[in-house]
Amino acid sequence: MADVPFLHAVSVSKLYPGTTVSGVREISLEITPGKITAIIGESGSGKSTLLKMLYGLLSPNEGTVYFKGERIWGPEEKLIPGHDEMKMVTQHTDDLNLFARVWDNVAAMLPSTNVKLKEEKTEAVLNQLNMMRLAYKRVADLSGGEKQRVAIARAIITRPQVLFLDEPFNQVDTSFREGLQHDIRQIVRESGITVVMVSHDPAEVLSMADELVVIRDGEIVESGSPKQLYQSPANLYTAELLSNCNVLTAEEANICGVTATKEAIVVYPEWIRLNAAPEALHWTVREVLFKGFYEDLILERRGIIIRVVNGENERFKPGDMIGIKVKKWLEY
Ligand SMILES: Nc1ncnc2c1ncn2[C@@H]1O[C@H](COP(=O)(O)OP(=O)(O)OP(=O)(O)O)[C@@H](O)[C@H]1O
Repeated sequence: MADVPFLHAVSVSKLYPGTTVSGVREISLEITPGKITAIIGESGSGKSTLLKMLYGLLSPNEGTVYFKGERIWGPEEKLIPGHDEMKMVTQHTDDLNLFARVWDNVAAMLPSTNVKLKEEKTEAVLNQLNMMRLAYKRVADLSGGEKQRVAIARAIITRPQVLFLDEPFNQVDTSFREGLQHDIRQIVRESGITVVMVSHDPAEVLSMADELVVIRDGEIVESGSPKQLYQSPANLYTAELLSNCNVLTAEEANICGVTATKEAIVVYPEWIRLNAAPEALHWTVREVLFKGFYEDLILERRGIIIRVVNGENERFKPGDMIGIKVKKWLEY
């Protein structure tokens, strides 16, 4: 007998009542166990709709979701939708008891039949998420990022097989984000849990995910590893989602020294080298965006604007003249 897929959507569609456009159209998708899969797409593309159908929070109009061969029932078919082996964390931490301690919020997810085991498991999960020092604080006194850690601890303490994350780091400031992302990757490595996440943030999905699924207007446009999709996206849409790239017409490409054979080219800022040769100084620095160890330069020539990364010691100021050499590009 062929292997039963782990988590599997078969041609699922969702048309919201009162609308003519679908949230999601005939999506078929297989989630790889033990990996982090990120669903990415522009706002309104159907990411959350797809995630909620996989989790069983929304019933598809057409199609079916299976978890290890078992059908996932949505709220229209089942009083408590979803599956015991799945948990979801969103950016809202509404189900936390603000006036109880972190420890109690997390321990409350386990039955009290074996108190010793309950204590051991609570301590283990708080350690795993680097939260023991917060264990006896009230949730109300925590930062947004710390509350999000409590929500994740509650979700994973029962050792679900799948964790769904819907924009979980939205409310978390940048400094906390990286730590939390690292801890989730570590948990995936150690426990083998499968994570399916939705995110807006290219840096986040590129560094966290093992697999990316790109959706547009409710349909999958492509999928693959972050490296593969970043380096050679099949679609202009994917390139624009993953990078702050320069999109140029063939005519504009020509002015940048590139002979294009198709209608448009994409050049990532880091694919452009600066050239200080006196005969090459055709571009005017319009803006300098300080990024610490590098700077983003916004350059202009004959009405064309391009973004370039400058990682050299020599820094620029608006009005300076510079040359460029495009090292790599993609054509669409
Ligand atoms: N409850 C609803 N009723 C009607 N239309 C809805 C409902 N929920 C979502 N939609 C519509 O379905 C489409 C997909 O929405 P969805 O929330 O899945 O997109 P998304 O990619 O997650 O967007 P965002 O990144 O902005 O959260 C959008 O056009 C949205 O307006």
